[in-house]
Amino acid sequence: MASLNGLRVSQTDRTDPSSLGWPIHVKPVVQLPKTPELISATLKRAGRQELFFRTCRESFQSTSAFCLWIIHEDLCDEYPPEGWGPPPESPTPPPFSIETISGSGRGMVASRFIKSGETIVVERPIVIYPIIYGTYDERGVYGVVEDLLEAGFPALGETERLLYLDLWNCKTLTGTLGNQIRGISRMNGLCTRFTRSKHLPFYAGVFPSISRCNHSCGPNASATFDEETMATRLFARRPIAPGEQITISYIDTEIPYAFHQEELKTKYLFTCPCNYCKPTKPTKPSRPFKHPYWNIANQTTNKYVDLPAEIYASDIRREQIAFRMDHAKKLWVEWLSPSSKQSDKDLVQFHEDAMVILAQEGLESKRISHIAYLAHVCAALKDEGGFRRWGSILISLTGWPEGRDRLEVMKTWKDWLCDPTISPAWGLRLMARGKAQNTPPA
Ligand SMILES: C[S@@+](CC[C@H](N)C(=O)[O-])C[C@H]1O[C@@H](n2cnc3c(N)ncnc32)[C@H](O)[C@@H]1O
Repeated sequence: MASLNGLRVSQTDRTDPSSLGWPIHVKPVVQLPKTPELISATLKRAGRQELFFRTCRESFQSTSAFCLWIIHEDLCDEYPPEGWGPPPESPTPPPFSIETISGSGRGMVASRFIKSGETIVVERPIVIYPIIYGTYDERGVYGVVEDLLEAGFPALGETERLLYLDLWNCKTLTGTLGNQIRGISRMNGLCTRFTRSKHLPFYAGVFPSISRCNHSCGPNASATFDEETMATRLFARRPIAPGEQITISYIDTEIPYAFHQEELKTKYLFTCPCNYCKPTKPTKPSRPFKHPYWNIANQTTNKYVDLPAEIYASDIRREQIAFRMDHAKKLWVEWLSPSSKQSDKDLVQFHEDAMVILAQEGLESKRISHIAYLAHVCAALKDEGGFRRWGSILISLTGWPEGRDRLEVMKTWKDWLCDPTISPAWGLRLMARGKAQNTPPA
């Protein structure tokens, strides 16, 4: 039994938000060990310490490889050694071009209007390496990764080699690394998680165009890797205007300004000048927030930009954003208790305000759980139309889990939309109200 806000909840209780499944309840993932020693210990425990290089080809007949994969032994038997098939389709002509961006090298720029959710590009990595190598650069422990990168590089096709060597490498310029191949991999790696590893699923992929995306603390695009097709899809998180730069986030965007600047400086050697870090006009929500949880966020807009005040206000908003899912759980459990004091409107307001504040901070990617909660609120009230409306929006969004989970999760939601009465929250609020009415006054 757990206690939430004084209410006792059994783990098998249907009111427990973990029974709602994705995206409210997300399967726990293996965490990246914090130090090189812990990483070594994890690999030792697994009895799988060896690293190899593997070439990925479209078919056994292909003469050159499209990707060089520095792979831990525990994954060697899990994925096909060769024969990945042709790459998945990508929009043609591409809705972007690679252009010089003042102060940040080159970047990806929209060449036409891109709709929210639209796929911008789907592409395969040229190099994949274990993320531990990007994090800890002690040659003694992980030098082997670097040697494998160099040894395997000639097996790539000529086009891939040229595309790779053309990528950004600011580390060599500072003298921290002496080798172009290694420097490029560290600067340009994007998360490519291989979920079939029970020990260390963390890898980074270097991509010909997606790695050109510059960072923003309120990114307008996201990238998701699909280990089944070995390809990453870049898609828009909100509408992108022609000429606008297409950006992703390199870091956790919920941490305060000072910390994220420090992280970007240490890992990527730049200070972020994006509009969310240095607003040129006061950041205004599209409407005032009504739910008490978000009240503090109302006190933040002036007529003129006072930069320290704006940064402070944004830090507060991001802190609230960081804790919002814990609060959402408490509200849900309370709302489903027979003694609930919360109106349906209050609960809906919390989630609607959350979506407004997320848009204000440019963090639209985090809306997905609120949309799912709103669907479940409708289910709990047996509002079939509402459940289908929010559920369809959820299905049309593009931030779905990676890999094999995707099909399973999508099927579950599609089944619920066909028959909302089998969804986990169906009628729960009405049941709680019924219980409340039948309970004699104390
Ligand atoms: C993965 S690369 C991005 C593409 C790169 N700009 C290029 O020319 O190929 C990452 C590097 O781009 C630069 N960069 C990315 N986002 C930036 C930003 N918002 N402001 C300044 N520089 C940025 C930094 O030098 C960073 O180390």
